[in-house]
Amino acid sequence: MTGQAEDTKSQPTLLSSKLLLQHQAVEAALNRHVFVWKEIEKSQKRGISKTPRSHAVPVSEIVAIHHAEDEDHTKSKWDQKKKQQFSQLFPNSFTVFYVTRTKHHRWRCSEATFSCSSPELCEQWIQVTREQLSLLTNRPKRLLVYINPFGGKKRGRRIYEDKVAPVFQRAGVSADVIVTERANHARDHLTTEANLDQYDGVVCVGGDGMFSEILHGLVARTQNDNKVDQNRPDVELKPCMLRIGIIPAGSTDCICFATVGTNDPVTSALHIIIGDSQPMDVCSVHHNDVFLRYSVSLLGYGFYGDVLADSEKKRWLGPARYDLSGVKAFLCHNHYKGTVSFLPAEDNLGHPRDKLQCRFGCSICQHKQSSKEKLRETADEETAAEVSSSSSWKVICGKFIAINAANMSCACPRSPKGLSPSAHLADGTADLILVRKCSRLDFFRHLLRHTNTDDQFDHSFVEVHRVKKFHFEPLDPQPLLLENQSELPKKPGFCPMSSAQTTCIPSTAHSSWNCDGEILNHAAIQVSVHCQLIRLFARGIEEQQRV
Ligand SMILES: Nc1ncnc2c1ncn2[C@@H]1O[C@H](COP(=O)(O)OP(=O)(O)OP(=O)(O)O)[C@@H](O)[C@H]1O
Repeated sequence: MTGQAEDTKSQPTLLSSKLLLQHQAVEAALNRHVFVWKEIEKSQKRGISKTPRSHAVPVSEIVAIHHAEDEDHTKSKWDQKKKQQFSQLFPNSFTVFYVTRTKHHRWRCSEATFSCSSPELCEQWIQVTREQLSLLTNRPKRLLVYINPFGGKKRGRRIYEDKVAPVFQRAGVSADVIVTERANHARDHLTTEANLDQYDGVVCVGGDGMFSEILHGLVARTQNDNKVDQNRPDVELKPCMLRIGIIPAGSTDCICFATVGTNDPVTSALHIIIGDSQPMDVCSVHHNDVFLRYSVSLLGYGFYGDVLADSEKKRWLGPARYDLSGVKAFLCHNHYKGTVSFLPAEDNLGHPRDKLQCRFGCSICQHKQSSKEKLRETADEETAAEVSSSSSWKVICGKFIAINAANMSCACPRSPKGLSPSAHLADGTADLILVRKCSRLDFFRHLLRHTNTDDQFDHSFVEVHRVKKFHFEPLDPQPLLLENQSELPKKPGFCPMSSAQTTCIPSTAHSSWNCDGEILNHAAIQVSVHCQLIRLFARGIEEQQRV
């Protein structure tokens, strides 16, 4: 429970009265920011007197307030019966539903039922609290929901119906639901058909692939409506007005994890209901002035591209395919020649090796947001963008095992720190990680550090830069096997020794780009980070869990 009772002193009290909470007399008060109640009679247990407890719920975290006797579809029959008995015993009762924090960043919807001395007082509490809630204009009233029935363990529809829809209903949020019938159904519907004016947000029920569909649909629609040509790599894209909610129901839910701190459908639903807003950067990827895709998490060439390309052939294996392809790519140990050129970010945006992690209320992202707002007010953005890109491009040629651009930490349950632990969600930059040719053992050490607390950038063959744009041009017609071939297992057919025909992962002229889990068709790409192009119904990971 959050302890903000002191706020009550500075705010005018809107309501204050003695109420009864589960047979316990309480003094309750509501002001603009907080709803507090505290015991007014010390409870005695076996002769020991206890200090009266007090509770404070920020109004912004109240989900709903209802008459206690109102039907509640979220409850089991047993709980409904108990509730009915209580309201028969205490007829003038109301229930407050509010957010509580549990372990591992999970949120739950708790409730407290209060009994009043008269029906008028009960009505007054409900009305005044609802008035306060109606002042919170960031809360969505109507949502467009897309469910991927085949994502993850194919439980998207059940997850939505059992865990999310009842909480939306309780909070008075209405939803138009579309169960997708094919891949790209949601993207196409958003781009061309959906009447977006009537919604306050778009929600996807699925994994990262489903989120990517919503992202592409919404960004394309916004650019089309504003006559912005997505094919121009240097164009200033228009930010999307509608926020996106993610109900995790896929086999990979990294975006949800990185922005909420957990993959839990009820937690995500509560972030949507209270109208949280997390701005996010989006990378646009082009090849020869033709738009390819958008990315919000990882663009990976070499190792992560090879893993994805191989895993696509093993979809029948389910999520285990990523582990198998990961081991294969590691044993094959390919490296690729190429030229990376990049435009470094300004110094005040920190460095990827800073210990400062992007968390709820991140000062760097907030500073970026306020300076963006100022720019919007004072100058047109294209001029501003030109002014701010005064730093010069840098060029690096070499042989790389992996080239990764992390737009966020890419933390997930397996790698709690992620690929770039201090990458920011909304600072207009990406962390470009170059892993040069090294021995297999060294690469193993580097990979291992993604799962523990050691610094994965602290190797002579790894360099990391915070960038606003980058280009990659492959040089080598054939991927090479690394030196140290003596390290390779000598079992015939198990791993390659020299020629392309014996490699574990069949060699092509280049590696592929893994763009948020999708393979790109081109190795030569131009990437630009678009600062705070979208907003999610999330708040970033909370540092201190206030349990
Ligand atoms: N009705 C549908 N039928 C088939 N594919 C769909 C449907 N709806 C969405 N998709 C596609 O399914 C893909 C995977 O979806 P999603 O990300 O929700 O699940 P996932 O299990 O995490 O994915 P992955 O298999 O990539 O790990 C998405 O790229 C999406 O375009």
